[in-house]
Amino acid sequence: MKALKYLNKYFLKYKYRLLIGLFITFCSKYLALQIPQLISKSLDASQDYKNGLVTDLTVVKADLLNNILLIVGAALLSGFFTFIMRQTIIVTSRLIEFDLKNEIYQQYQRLSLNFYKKNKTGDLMNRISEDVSKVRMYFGPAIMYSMNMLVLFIVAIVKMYNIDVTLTNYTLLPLPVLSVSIYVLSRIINKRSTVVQQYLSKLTANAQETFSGISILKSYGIERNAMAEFGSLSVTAKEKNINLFKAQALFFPLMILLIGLSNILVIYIGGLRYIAGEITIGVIAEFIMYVNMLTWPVAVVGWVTSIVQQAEASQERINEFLKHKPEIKNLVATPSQIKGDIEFKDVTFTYDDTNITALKNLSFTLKQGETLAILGNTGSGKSTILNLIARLYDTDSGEVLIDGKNIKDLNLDDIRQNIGFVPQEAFLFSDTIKNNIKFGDNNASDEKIEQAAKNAYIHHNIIDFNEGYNTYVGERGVTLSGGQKQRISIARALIKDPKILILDDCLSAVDTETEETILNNLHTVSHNKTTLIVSHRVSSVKNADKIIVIENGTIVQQGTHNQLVNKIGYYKELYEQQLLEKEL
Ligand SMILES: Nc1ncnc2c1ncn2[C@@H]1O[C@H](COP(=O)(O)OP(=O)(O)OP(=O)(O)O)[C@@H](O)[C@H]1O
Repeated sequence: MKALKYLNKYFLKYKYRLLIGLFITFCSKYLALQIPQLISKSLDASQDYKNGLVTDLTVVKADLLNNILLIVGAALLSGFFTFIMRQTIIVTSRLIEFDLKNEIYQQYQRLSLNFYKKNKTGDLMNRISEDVSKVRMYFGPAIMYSMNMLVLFIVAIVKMYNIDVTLTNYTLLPLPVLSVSIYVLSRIINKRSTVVQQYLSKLTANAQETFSGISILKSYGIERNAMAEFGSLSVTAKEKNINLFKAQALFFPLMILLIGLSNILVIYIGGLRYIAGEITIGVIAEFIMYVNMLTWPVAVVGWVTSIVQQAEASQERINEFLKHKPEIKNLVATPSQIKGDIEFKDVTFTYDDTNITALKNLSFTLKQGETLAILGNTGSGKSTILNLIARLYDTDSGEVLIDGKNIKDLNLDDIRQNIGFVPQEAFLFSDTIKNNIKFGDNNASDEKIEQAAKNAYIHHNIIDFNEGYNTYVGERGVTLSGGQKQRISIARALIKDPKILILDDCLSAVDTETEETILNNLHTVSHNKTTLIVSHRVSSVKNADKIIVIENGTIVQQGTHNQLVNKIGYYKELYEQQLLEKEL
């Protein structure tokens, strides 16, 4: 129950609803427990008449009718209270489910990029859906049936002891055996549930990855391999589930056996005490009814225990993420004005998941409004530089400075607000083109959206679609070409009117002429913005104020186009090679 302690705050939040639920449960069960007593009275009245203790039949009949009316009344009222009890407690569990989902989602949003690199999307989704559902069962049915059982037990046992202590002791004799068996079984269920949830996550993650990469799977014709992998995972998951079910299936027979034992004891011991004249026949009937009324709640103990065990396992998985501290924290609450000067001072950075040192003692400066172009072979560390400017990661040693201040001493929201980041792989949400561009500025007018699209040289493509800017893209909509996606994602960055514009090899999918047009547009609209552009093409970088060439995380060449084009090295080679390709 350690993991579930985390949820106590929700009990506090909804304490009044839960207390009302408890009170209603008490009313419902108290009324239901009047019925055996009324039946007992009726039986005894009939027997008294038969034995000649009462002679007036009309009095007996009136007594019986009165009891019947009371039984019907108690049953109806108890049913009504049971209905209200379900409404109160199950609704509370839904409210808590809503709160918990939001809490996890907010935590996901706070966590750093590294967290997403280390955890699979399917697993993240599973914890916010499957695991939360399991926890909801703890707040809903588990709490409701526990309250039910507790009230029924207390009220029934008090009534039973009031009638006959010896008979009650014998009736309750199987209870300790029941508790021990429940304890042992629940431990087994807990262990097996954890494994089942882990496999469910693995299955979701596998399916999610397959669907995301379906085009690759199909083009390589390896659907069979994917199916085999999923199949083998499913088989193991099925076996683990069956294992869990075997343990759960033991509960009911065990409960029925022990309750049956109680019934036999009531009949045998009750019979002996009746013969001895210590109790009436009505009491035996009343006890049999109590025992049978307790059957369901006792049987439910097993089910509730397994719900609680599963919720415990799920909450443990949820807590694992909730307790995760974001690696990148906003340490400054006050707003920061960003101008756009950038400096790297002896920066070294290692990705902790792969242990790859992507940048080694890297230094450069860039004044506000200048353009820096970054070139280098694949894997040399270009994107890492850009990620550090957006503070998606923090440096291991050295400093990244913006406007002369360490980036950690600036308000993180303001830094990100002032950066227009166009990543290497354009990502569009399943929404209209307009909303995808507006993502950069939620209040942008249609004119502003169009202007951003014009600057990104995509406006003419958009208006060619039947629905224009209202065309749906992404999973539910039209499929755009790689170049079109890249240009929409440039428009999204431009509409922010950022102080720092970061273009991470985002023109790779457009032809050189389109690239030229976009760069010219950018030159006009972003002359006052600090721009960082990563590219593999000399044509994209030749007009930059500064060019740096990166190799294995260090700068091997730097200067302007004119300076570098005549120096032996990577830049000159690249220039000559691309010039040759153009001539051919
Ligand atoms: N998220 C990550 N986790 C672990 N290692 C990473 C991560 N991103 C990049 N790396 C590693 O860091 C090194 C530098 O990568 P980076 O993406 O900065 O290179 P790049 O120059 O931008 O490459 P490309 O031109 O192919 O985009 C590479 O060896 C890469 O494998």
